[in-house]
Amino acid sequence: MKNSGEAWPPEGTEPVAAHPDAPGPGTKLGVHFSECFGCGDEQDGGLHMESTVGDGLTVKSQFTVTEAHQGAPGLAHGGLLACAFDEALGSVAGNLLRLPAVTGRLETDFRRPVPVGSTLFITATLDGMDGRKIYVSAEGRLDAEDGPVAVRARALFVTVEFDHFTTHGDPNAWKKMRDSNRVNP
Ligand SMILES: CCCCCCCCCCCCCC(=O)SCCNC(=O)CCNC(=O)[C@H](O)C(C)(C)COP(=O)(O)OP(=O)(O)OC[C@H]1O[C@@H](n2cnc3c(N)ncnc32)[C@H](O)[C@@H]1OP(=O)(O)O
Repeated sequence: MKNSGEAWPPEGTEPVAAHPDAPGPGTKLGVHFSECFGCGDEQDGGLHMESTVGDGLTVKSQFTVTEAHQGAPGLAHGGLLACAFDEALGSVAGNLLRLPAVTGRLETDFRRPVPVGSTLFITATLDGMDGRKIYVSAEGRLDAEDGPVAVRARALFVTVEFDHFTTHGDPNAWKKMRDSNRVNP
């Protein structure tokens, strides 16, 4: 990504390897939490994204834009596209490192309109870590793996203790996530 003019990943970022128990290339990741807005299959209004581990330190996700995702008539809402990238970027960080982490910063570049009915093919890459900071980036291509780039994004995720979720969210977060992580427990 060039737009912010900052080096990416920032100086001090170290390369990382996938966790030894991380799912391998070709593994379908399924749902990490059934009520997740990004991937959940019990979230009627959600994005219903599907992700698969790619080669190297990547996860490939697909997001099909429906009428429920419009901003302007016939076009995806930019905020929902940012959400799709948050999910894809969180998936590459969480699944390959197997560490609990939350989005600290998310940047998006919208390069082409994304029409209703189109599918974004998103490739998210784990770029490295610096202490608790995880750097990830992604690009989304229109309607095919080699389609034109419509959106680019990059993000900083920060690792947290699991009690981040039980303290700030639902005290039963651990059980809920464990019970609904059906594909990649
Ligand atoms: C097997 C598992 C599978 C799992 C699959 C999961 C898929 C998930 C898919 C779903 C995906 C959806 C995911 C979601 O939707 S996550 C939901 C959206 N995000 C949040 O709610 C996060 C809210 N923020 C916080 O809780 C805290 O601020 C955090 C925890 C992030 C940090 O507060 P904490 O007090 O703990 O730590 P710290 O402040 O010392 O910061 C630590 C370091 O980080 C640096 N820093 C922090 N923020 C920024 C920033 N904005 N720009 C630049 N740098 C920043 C900071 O300078 C410091 O650096 P350094 O001083 O060490 O150098």
